[in-house]
Order: sequence, then C-alpha cells, then structure tokens
Amino acid sequence: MLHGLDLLDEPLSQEVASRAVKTLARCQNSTGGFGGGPGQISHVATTYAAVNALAIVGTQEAYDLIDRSALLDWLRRLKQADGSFLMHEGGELDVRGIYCVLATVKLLNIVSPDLAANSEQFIACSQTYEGGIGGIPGVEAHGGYTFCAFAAMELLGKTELLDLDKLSRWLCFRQLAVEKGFQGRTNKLVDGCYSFWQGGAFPLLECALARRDGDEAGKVDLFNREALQEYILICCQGERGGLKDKPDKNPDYYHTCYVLSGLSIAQHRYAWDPVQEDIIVADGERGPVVVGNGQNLLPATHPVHNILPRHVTRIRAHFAQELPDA
Ligand SMILES: CC(C)=CCC/C(C)=C/CC/C(C)=C/COP(=O)(O)OP(=O)(O)O
Ligand SMILES: [Zn+2]
Repeated sequence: MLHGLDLLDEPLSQEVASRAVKTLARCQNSTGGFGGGPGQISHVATTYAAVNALAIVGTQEAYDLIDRSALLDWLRRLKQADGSFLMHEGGELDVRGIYCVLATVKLLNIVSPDLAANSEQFIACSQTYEGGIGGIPGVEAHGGYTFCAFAAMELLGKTELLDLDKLSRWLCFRQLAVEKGFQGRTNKLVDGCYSFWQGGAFPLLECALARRDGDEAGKVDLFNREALQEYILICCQGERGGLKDKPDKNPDYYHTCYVLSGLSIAQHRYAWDPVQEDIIVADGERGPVVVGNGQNLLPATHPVHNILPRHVTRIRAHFAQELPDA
C-alpha cells in the first residue's frame, strides 16, 4: 500500500507514517525478522515487505525499529547448503527466498559471503528449457520466480550465469498480442500483476545484455510499452478505485501495487551505471513513454527493490556503518 501511494505521488502524513512503524513493530520478532502480522512467526517475504515499507517511511523511528543483528542471525539459520533459503523455520524453499534475503540485506548493509554462498548455482539450475526461471530446479518457468531469480542474480553480480538469449525470448513471448498485457507462464491467462513481475525483468535484462555485449542499454525496447499501458489503463482499473488482475476481477492491494509498478516500468527506461554499480533511471532526451493523459505519468521505481530509488539511496546511507561483529 505504501509503495502504491508513493507511485501515485500521495504524501504520507506523519501520523500515518508513525502508525505504520508501530504496526510493524508488533510484527518484528525478538528472534529476528518480521511476521505477516502481530504474533506471527517471521517469514522471509514479509520481512522483505516490512523493510521496504520502513524504507519508504524513511523516518528515524522507522530505521531505529530494525534489529539488524537479530535479523542477520535468523537469516543465517534459514540458509541452506544448496544456496537457497527456507521461507520460514520449517518452511519451503525457492528462489523467492534468495531474492527477498539479498534485497533486504543490501538495503540494511548486512551483506555477507555466507548468505550468498551457492545461491548463483541454485538460480542458474532453476532456469528451464523454455528460458524462464522456476521456483526450484526442475519446475515450470513462471514470471514471479523469474523476477525474483533474475533480480537476485543482479544483486549477486552474476547475471552472466543465466542464458540471457533464452531468457529474452521467453520474456518477450509472455506479452500477449491480443490482450497486450503479460501472462505468468506459457498458455496461461493475462494478469495485471505480471506487468511488474515480467515487465520489471526487462530493465534487468537490458542492463545485463548491455554489460555482456557492450551496447548502450535501452536502445531497443524489448517489450511493447504502449500496449502494456493500454492493457493496464483500459482493463485493470476498478470503477471505484484500485487496480486488478483482469476486467472480471475485483481490485485488491496486491494488484494495485504491482499493476502500478508495471505501469511505471512501462513508462521509464533504465541504464547500468558502472560508477554507482546500480541500475539507474535513464529516460534520456526521448523522455518517458506515457499513454493517454500526461497525468498518467508515474515516478520511476527501482527495478531491483521496487521502491522509489531515493528510498534505496537513503536507507543504504543510513545503514552505511556495518554491524561490528557481522
Ligand atoms: C517477492 C515475492 C514474494 C514474489 C512473489 C512472486 C510471485 C508472484 C510468485 C508467483 C506464485 C505462483 C505460484 C503463481 C501461480 O499462480 P496461478 O497458477 O494462480 O497463476 P497463473 O495462472 O498466472 O500462473
Ligand atoms: Zn495477479
């Protein structure tokens, strides 16, 4: 919800910001990490979401809440020898865990080699014959897992271990010619949330290809930006607000966040910046691509973290000091 509001340029009042922190405080466990609600055990995905939410709030109160030391200990207990992470103690493992962990530790400056060990091999083995990436080695390629796996490879600096040509082909064919939005996997239906899970992989792809081939990223659009915006604007808006999967569905917070994120991705171009060692917004002289009224323009999101780039910069600067005994 906070990222959705950010994309709509809706400022957070101090009161709402502080209430968000107080709610998240009740979700943090002394054993490390955040559960999905007060009293729930810590989960890697809700920890990723909580830290992103606190980065968006961006106040001293928000930063002070995060117990980096307990979080790191908990993540180390979830790490598996094959490079993956359990989603929670006793839980399942797949590439979502690797992405959520690496994105979280990057924002909090608690990156350590033991957390990253063997993750690149786990992800490389999860790329399928189709070219997309599945949750674990041997299962069907899916957009949700492909984004997580690819963004994790970006965080590891190892995108070259993926077959980028096959990945390009798979991603391009997930945008449907008639509906104009993305499907999550071969022969399945279009869904607005894949505007981000598939669409968000394109900035990663363009930068990975540019690093590999020495080209200027973003010279050629690898997906149809206007068509995706048409699907979103025409088919995914709820009549009473919110965004949705497809016309016969109801809006919900998840689809509102990810459809808006995909709309933002479709409007902006990105490039790899070797100085900052990060993917940066590079709309250039052509400017953003906006379908419809100019008021449809959204701010650019960070394609790895999916929060606004300024929040990434700010929280990383805040936690610039490393943990003493990490
Ligand atoms: C950071 C994080 C936790 C990311 C989650 C990524 C994500 C969206 C994963 C997809 C999970 C999944 C099993 C989809 C298939 O659902 P389905 O069969 O209902 O949908 P489909 O028909 O579109 O494949
Ligand atoms: Zn969906």
